[in-house]
Amino acid sequence: MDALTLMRKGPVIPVIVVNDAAVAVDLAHALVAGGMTVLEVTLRTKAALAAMRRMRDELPEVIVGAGTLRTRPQMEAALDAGAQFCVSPGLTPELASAARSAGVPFIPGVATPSEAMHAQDEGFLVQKLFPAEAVGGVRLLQALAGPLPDLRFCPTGGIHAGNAAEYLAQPNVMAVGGSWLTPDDAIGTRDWARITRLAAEAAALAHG
Ligand SMILES: O=C(O)C(=O)C[C@H](O)[C@H](O)COP(=O)(O)O
Repeated sequence: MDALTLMRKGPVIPVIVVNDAAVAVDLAHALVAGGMTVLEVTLRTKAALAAMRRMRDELPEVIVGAGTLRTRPQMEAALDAGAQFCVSPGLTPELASAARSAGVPFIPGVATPSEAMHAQDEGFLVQKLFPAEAVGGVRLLQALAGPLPDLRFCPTGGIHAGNAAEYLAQPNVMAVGGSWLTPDDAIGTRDWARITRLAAEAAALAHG
């Protein structure tokens, strides 16, 4: 599977911060019930690797990847835990080289034309625009389309139910990602119905 295929399967990608691996499977089921098929677990917490492993074991129908990767050891740990794709807020030479031997899609983060061109030189034509809203959002994506027509983006950072559709309508946007689908307080109170509702609302935007 390549990055484009991944994003066609999951045009909205929940970006998940999980503090307790014990909730991972219920959380994933709640997202899947709302129509999500691709999930990103950020490596920001100690529970992330175990959470990913549990999701892989219990939900074989879902594609689970690792986010917030900053180093080669993190990528290796994510792959060991079963990550089927990897996402980073940026791109370093170390990550580019690790990604080339990873055997799964890698989506580097970019925020400027030079970063996008550098990532393209490294072989990554599908990129994460991050932090999307802060660096120019839809207008930046529209401005990049002319000079960088080969690139496709997954904007994240500041995306929510109110602006996701406008992003998804851009021809160079393949998917959007964000944490709005999995609010901390909903995970804390195990309000899976709320998470399913948020996911269903997002899935409808993607298909609308
Ligand atoms: O963890 C990563 O891989 C990142 O680089 C950043 C996340 O995609 C964004 O932090 C999500 O942004 P929000 O939806 O605004 O919370």
